[in-house]
Amino acid sequence: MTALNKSIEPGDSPDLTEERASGTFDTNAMAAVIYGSDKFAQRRREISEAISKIPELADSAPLPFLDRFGKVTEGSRKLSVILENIDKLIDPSSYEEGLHLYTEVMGMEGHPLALHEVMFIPALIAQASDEQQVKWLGRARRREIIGCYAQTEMGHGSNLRALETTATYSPETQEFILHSPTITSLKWWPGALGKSANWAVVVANLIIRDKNYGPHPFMVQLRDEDSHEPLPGITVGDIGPKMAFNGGDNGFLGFRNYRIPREYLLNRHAKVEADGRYVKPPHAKINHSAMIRVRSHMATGQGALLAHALVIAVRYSAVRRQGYLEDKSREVKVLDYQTQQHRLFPSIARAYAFIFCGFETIRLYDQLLIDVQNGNTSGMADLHALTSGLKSVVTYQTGEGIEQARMACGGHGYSMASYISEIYGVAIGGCTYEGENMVMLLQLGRYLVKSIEMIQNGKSRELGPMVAYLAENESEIDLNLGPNEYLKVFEYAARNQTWRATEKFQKLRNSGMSNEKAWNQASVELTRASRLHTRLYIMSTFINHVGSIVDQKVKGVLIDLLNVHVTYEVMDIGIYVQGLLSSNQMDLIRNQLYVSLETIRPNAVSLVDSFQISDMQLRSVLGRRDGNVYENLFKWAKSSPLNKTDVLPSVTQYLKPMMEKSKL
Ligand SMILES: CCCCCCCCCC/C=C\C/C=C/C(=O)SCCNC(=O)CCNC(=O)[C@H](O)C(C)(C)COP(=O)(O)OP(=O)(O)OC[C@H]1O[C@@H](n2cnc3c(N)ncnc32)[C@H](O)[C@@H]1OP(=O)(O)O
Ligand SMILES: Cc1cc2nc3c(=O)[nH]c(=O)nc-3n(C[C@H](O)[C@H](O)[C@H](O)COP(=O)(O)OP(=O)(O)OC[C@H]3O[C@@H](n4cnc5c(N)ncnc54)[C@H](O)[C@@H]3O)c2cc1C
Repeated sequence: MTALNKSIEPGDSPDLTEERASGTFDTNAMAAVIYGSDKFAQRRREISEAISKIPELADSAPLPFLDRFGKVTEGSRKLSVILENIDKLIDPSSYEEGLHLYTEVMGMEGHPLALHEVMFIPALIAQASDEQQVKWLGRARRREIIGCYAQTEMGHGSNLRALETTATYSPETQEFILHSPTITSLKWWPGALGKSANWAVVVANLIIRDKNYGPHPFMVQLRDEDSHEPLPGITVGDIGPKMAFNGGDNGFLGFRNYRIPREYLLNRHAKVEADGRYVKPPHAKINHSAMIRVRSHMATGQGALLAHALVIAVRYSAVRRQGYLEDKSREVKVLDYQTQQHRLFPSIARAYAFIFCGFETIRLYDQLLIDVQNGNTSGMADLHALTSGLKSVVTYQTGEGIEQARMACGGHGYSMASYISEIYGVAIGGCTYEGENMVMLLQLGRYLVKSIEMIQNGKSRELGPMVAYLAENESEIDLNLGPNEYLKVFEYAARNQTWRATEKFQKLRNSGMSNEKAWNQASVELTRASRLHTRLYIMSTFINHVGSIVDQKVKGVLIDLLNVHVTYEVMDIGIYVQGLLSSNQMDLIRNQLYVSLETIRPNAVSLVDSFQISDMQLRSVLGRRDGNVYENLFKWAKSSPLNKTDVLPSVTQYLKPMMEKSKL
């Protein structure tokens, strides 16, 4: 049975039952808030139920016991079972239902269709012309072909202008000739490229009559559709094991004068005519749309990863007993320690905040896609700046939160039985992919500097709503702090830091330094401004979202969680608000934080239960819904391949002779 309201079932650990009984709200109602609607939350439960009825969809062994080859094979096996049963499991036309199905069955370690769904199809939707979509989109959606997104090269990922792969137009044959001129030009990292994909959207420099028009997306067939062998002129393979995602085949790819037809340039926005005439796109960065899309989805994606770790750590902390508080007759649940609450509860608040914030950026991206299809690219710069900052802050804070969750589980957190290290490895990949965090914070930094320059030039009224606060002035704050006063505190911090960083940059530049050098010397301060600005945005969307909730019990507990969030976040940026808040006010906020931790305590398990992540999806012995951790930990250890025999061949071959020899 998957998660029910309060989720209490016979055989559950009494400790978790006690926690669920103390919850003040309906976890199904909270799930409806988390997943955007009651209907979708309900569908998730139904899909999980349907999955549990098909035993072949379960992992054939705990994934941590599989080697790389086993993980890749297991992913393909489960994928084929999914596809055989797809109509019984989901509405195949629903992207969200598909995502839930894949997340639950395939897990987070990567699989052959991950990039197909997340980047390849979206790149075709955003960048292929109607004619090209007729040719490829249906085939991709039916999974007749498997695609990936091949942009990054061994030598360059961040600086796209320095990519080396070329696509040279030949007007005589009306073809592009793809070529990898150096080792560093090999495509390197794209997910599913190594062994699974037979097609790719390849980003290469478009060259027409010796002129470089910069990176453009091309549709490229990599492998024969019957034999799956690489086509002549293509060198492709797997880049080897990684920190996580080892069920995935991130790959390398090289071209040796490989020809594709002129019609294979994805030409919704930029075109090359038969005679080699280039038709410019309406915006120089329009080819980056697949990246903007993923960045827009990353806040919810990372919020979900943080949620996984918190479900594990909070449930486990309610069954783990160690040490004493007042009652010396029974050891206390470690969740009752203030330090444990301080370690975990602000992260619960962040997970909720990231998910709510992601709703907003996904909505903004969907709107942008419509606008761009209608020729209006005016929203691109704003969304680029917003999502650049957001992906950087949420990935970093998610990593921090997951690592704290691991430590909060003590020794067992370090075991793969907790599965937290896998979640950590997957999540912090996000600090790097879709734009390295520092690089992306500096993209937002450019936008903030431009906003300050507008204010300096008397154009404050032209500022967008997200940066309007930069032109305001706040020097005092009410002692009676509520969420909106905390927003003001954050605005103060972000505004001061943005002005300070911009003025530093301008001063250096005005002293005669080059623009680039001045930028570099102000860059740490600029990234600080970007982080504060982004954290302000997260806080403000959290406050707005909670304000819109109808169910009063759900709203009540989310207000409690919001109190944890605002007090924790302000304490965390104390250094930036010293000019605004007195030490008395800081003490007051600190005390409010401690009170809010106590207020949340009875709802902690219900708050993580509300994510409704099934045991199958969680893959964690420590985080089991029933809380029966210890007997299952022992079972898990016994299932280790090392325990198949009592005496290992390595002992017979090496250790025994060594010990025998020592006896002589
Ligand atoms: C859908 C479900 C999702 C679920 C969750 C996600 C789970 C995903 C799991 C999959 C795992 C991994 C997938 C990973 C995939 C990848 O990593 S794909 C490769 C990604 N690569 C990058 O992100 C590269 C980073 N670099 C860049 O993006 C750009 O090079 C960079 C923005 C840093 C700079 O670009 P330049 O072209 O050099 O531009 P620059 O000169 O600096 O700026 C000029 C000007 O243009 C503005 N600009 C830049 N980009 C954009 C844009 N996209 N839109 C609008 N405007 C843009 C820039 O701000 C400048 O403006 P200004 O006015 O002149 O200041
Ligand atoms: C798990 C994973 C999956 C991926 N999947 C894909 C995929 O499907 N398709 C694909 O094309 N790519 C993929 N990538 C590649 C990824 O997008 C790049 O690794 C990423 O964009 C970072 O680029 P880089 O590796 O060149 O880092 P680098 O730019 O080399 O970063 C190294 C350091 O230099 C710093 N730095 C670089 N430029 C600047 C600057 N201008 N100012 C200040 N500091 C700077 C960075 O901050 C960082 O500290 C994936 C990567 C990972 C880890």
